[in-house]
Amino acid sequence: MSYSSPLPAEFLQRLTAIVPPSWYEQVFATFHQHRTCSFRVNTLRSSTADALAELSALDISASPVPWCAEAFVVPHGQRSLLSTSAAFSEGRIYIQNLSSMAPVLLLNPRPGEQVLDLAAAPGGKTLHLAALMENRGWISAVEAVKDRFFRLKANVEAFGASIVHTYLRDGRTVGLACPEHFDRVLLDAPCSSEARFHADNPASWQFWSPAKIREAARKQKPLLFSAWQSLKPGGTMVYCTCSFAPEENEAMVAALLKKYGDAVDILPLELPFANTIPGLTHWLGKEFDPRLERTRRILPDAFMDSFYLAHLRKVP
Ligand SMILES: C[S@@+](CC[C@H](N)C(=O)[O-])C[C@H]1O[C@@H](n2cnc3c(N)ncnc32)[C@H](O)[C@@H]1O
Repeated sequence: MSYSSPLPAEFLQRLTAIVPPSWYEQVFATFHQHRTCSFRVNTLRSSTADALAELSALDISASPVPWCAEAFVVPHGQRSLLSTSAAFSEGRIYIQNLSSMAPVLLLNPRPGEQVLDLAAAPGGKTLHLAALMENRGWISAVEAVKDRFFRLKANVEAFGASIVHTYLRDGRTVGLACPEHFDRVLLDAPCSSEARFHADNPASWQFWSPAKIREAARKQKPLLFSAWQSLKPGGTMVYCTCSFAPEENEAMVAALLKKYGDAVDILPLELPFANTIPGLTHWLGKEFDPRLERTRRILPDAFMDSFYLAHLRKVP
């Protein structure tokens, strides 16, 4: 395989220190290939059988995903058929990468709970939370950027997620406003979006730089602390990003451990697919707490984007 690529050389260099050598070639290749397209049936609007029958009538051939009953994969070439379907425009399916389903499944909210989604737009994970909760309980979905907030609001209405209450506000203020209030908290943090880089789409990577990573980390830390403050003792939280950068991932969880000490329990992650590696315990000469190894990175493959996941519990 040729290692020439239009992606920033410094990004690829960093990647060699994050991804084990045995995985590197596969990970590198994914930036230059097209992934399959995946979707989730919105069980608030349709049964899985009805949605599949509707798509089959459009000659869309959806294959099941073994670890998520509502998730299906279609070949890359059928993406536009899916995105122009009535099933999508009328809220019966949501097009979403499989990796984006993992944090919500991990958080595993139950009907009746109080849930916070602290960085919510456009709402893919909020809608999934509401479906798992069967529209029973309460979800606060917070978004700070106005046009993204209105997209979130429109999606919540279109997909029938009636337990979702949307708030246009800075997530950094929520911890103080609602201390120890939520049973479960999701923070899908704004990030450098390295997992979205694709060789065919220079806009995805052309503004990348180590300074952007530092800028993302500066936003993430107060959001993470706010999310933590808003979590009830005994409650659980998922912190995730679609960046490979340890500065946005392990270093953030390490900062939480440093501030809140033994109140933070990092739960071991068991994911139902093989393309994952443990969190790093050192990066660029810095050592992290060995418990960071319990967090995980999903490595990209033909089906999944990369994602970093940390599952945390507030010790009562
Ligand atoms: C990774 S995206 C969330 C994607 C979303 N969870 C989904 O699955 O559709 C991060 C979001 O955080 C928002 N954001 C950035 N800073 C924020 C802040 N201080 N408070 C709340 N939201 C913020 C961004 O505008 C962006 O919409």
